[in-house]
Amino acid sequence: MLQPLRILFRPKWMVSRSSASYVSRMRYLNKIKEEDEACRAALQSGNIFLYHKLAPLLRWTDSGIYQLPALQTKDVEEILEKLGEDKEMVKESILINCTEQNEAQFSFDVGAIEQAAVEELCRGTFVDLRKAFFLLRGSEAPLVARGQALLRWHQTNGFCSSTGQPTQRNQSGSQRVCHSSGITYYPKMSPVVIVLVSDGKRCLLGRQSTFPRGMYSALAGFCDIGETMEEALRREIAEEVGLEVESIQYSGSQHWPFPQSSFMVACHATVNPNETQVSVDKVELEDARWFSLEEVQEALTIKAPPRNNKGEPTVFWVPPSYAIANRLIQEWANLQHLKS
Ligand SMILES: NC(=O)C1=CN([C@@H]2O[C@H](COP(=O)(O)OP(=O)(O)OC[C@H]3O[C@@H](n4cnc5c(N)ncnc54)[C@H](OP(=O)(O)O)[C@@H]3O)[C@@H](O)[C@H]2O)C=CC1
Ligand SMILES: [Mg+2]
Repeated sequence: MLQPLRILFRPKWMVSRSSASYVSRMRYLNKIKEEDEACRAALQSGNIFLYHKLAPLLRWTDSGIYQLPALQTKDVEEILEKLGEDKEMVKESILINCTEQNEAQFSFDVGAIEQAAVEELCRGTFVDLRKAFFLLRGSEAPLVARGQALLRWHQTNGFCSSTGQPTQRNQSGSQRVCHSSGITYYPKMSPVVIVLVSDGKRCLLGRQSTFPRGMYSALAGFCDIGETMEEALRREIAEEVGLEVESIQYSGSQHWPFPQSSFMVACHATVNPNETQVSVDKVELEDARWFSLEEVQEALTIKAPPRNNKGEPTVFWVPPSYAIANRLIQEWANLQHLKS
């Protein structure tokens, strides 16, 4: 029997922010998303995060950490002019969010401009997003992922799939329209269900052949069109490891930018402890097996796995803390502790 969904934790934003300031911020954000004039005005006083071919600009700070530098619009215009480019290009910035002080935040890809020249002027380095995820802290990683996802979406949705005509964006970049067919396109995420299966004592983790050596994660799969999340979850577990899920509990969700935008819905699930024989679909997974609490606890302590002389990890480890898989595994381990 499927159990009703239950929120296992309360995200920080649900408890720490006063509702009045949150509501006014969301209404302001919606206004600049929808109204071109308001968005243009917001860009004048907003913050811009720079990307080069979708790699975000990071800056090493005096306090010994990497930061996502927020540039002012006039700074970006100055950089463009110094490099002999049209400063009006800055208007192509895409709205991604706004700060608690209602300052709009944008992403802008400098594209074909020489990378080293921009890096020198900005005192920063363009870093691949996967690496940036490791280097950034707190809310900066999801912010930079969102900025990249929106830029990528615009770069790959320049034409209407019905007429083949160019599509035009609104000022904020929240949509693109084909004026020939009248179709409006919105940025998309693919829904994915990710699940930590338990038999009450052990948890089931799997690995794809493309994962770094030794890394096992919770099982995941894309939802088919027309499926509920629960149906997708049960189907994926049946397909990938040949097990039938008995109960499901919702844990949380995450936007995952790799390789393209997915909306990860994370759940815990249980199987009958008398029916735990795994039969792995070798097309999807290289391996899947049950892990004990002790093994999982050990893996959770590993921040950077030890590596052999080829640079390959030599132990069992799990995805880093920014991945929702890590949180599922952590939650499961905590729950086992409470039970014992
Ligand atoms: N944040 C986290 O903690 C984690 C995130 N993930 C993410 O979850 C996602 C799904 O996991 P995965 O196990 O690979 O998924 P699946 O088990 O569904 O396997 C991937 C299959 O789905 C196909 N596919 C690719 N994109 C789509 C799409 N948009 N819609 C439908 N089918 C698609 C692939 O086809 P093809 O043959 O063309 O490749 C492939 O056959 C991955 O993007 C992965 O990065 C996974 C684990 C942890
Ligand atoms: Mg899968």
